[in-house]
Amino acid sequence: MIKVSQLTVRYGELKAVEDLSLEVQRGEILSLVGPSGCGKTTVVKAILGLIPYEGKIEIFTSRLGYCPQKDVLFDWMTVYENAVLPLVLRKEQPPSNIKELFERFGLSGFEEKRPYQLSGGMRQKLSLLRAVLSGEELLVLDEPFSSVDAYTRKKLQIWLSEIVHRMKSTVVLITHDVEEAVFLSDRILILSDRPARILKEIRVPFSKPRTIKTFSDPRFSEIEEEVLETLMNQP
Ligand SMILES: Nc1ncnc2c1ncn2[C@@H]1O[C@H](COP(=O)(O)OP(=O)(O)OP(=O)(O)O)[C@@H](O)[C@H]1O
Repeated sequence: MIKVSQLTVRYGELKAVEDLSLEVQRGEILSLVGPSGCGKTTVVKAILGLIPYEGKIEIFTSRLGYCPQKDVLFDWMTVYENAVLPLVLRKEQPPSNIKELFERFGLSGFEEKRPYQLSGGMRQKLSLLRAVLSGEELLVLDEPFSSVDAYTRKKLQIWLSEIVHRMKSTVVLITHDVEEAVFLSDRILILSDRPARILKEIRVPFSKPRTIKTFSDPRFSEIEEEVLETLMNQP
């Protein structure tokens, strides 16, 4: 679904990403984890074509949705208008299953409310719904659950695993949360300090969709430990 070859990104003198190559297969959930400021968002912005870069990036779909790190919800619009904004901008009609999507995202009945009237978890779901309406085939999610409490975060992780499994989406996920990466991913790429390079790739063998039981699989903590060790022992 995505092929990145020898990606290098500079912001003036600062090299944020160096010679990074990766592939994402159709239906795969790939996480990028790495130290703060190492260049994760930069990789994603290059994939989305938002910044100039050296190297080659190929994306084999146009149905792409992006959920940025900081939600961009507009309080002067209703929840419904916020969700369908990408469609309005492209002069497209909402899909015929829009009502069902609102239900699946737990937003049914809130269509006419404003974003400030929603809980943190519902705001996250609204941002994800907007991304899905923009294109559910490839979802690029940058720290999608960064601003909710630990319990809501777990609930959202289980919900996300179920929903992307049902939509057969390919997902690129950026997260600081190692447990979240292990829970949601098929594969984790651990990035080095800036400039971001791939230190290690770890495959996560659990069946999908993941459930609350996944957290207590004995292999879960082994994989989590391997990711943490790689992050902490990097040169
Ligand atoms: N527009 C920009 N101009 C100059 N420097 C930038 C710009 N955007 C990012 N940087 C720098 O590039 C480096 C990588 O930033 P990036 O946001 O990609 O890191 P990150 O790994 O996503 O960080 P975090 O985990 O904290 O979100 C950082 O040092 C950052 O300060």
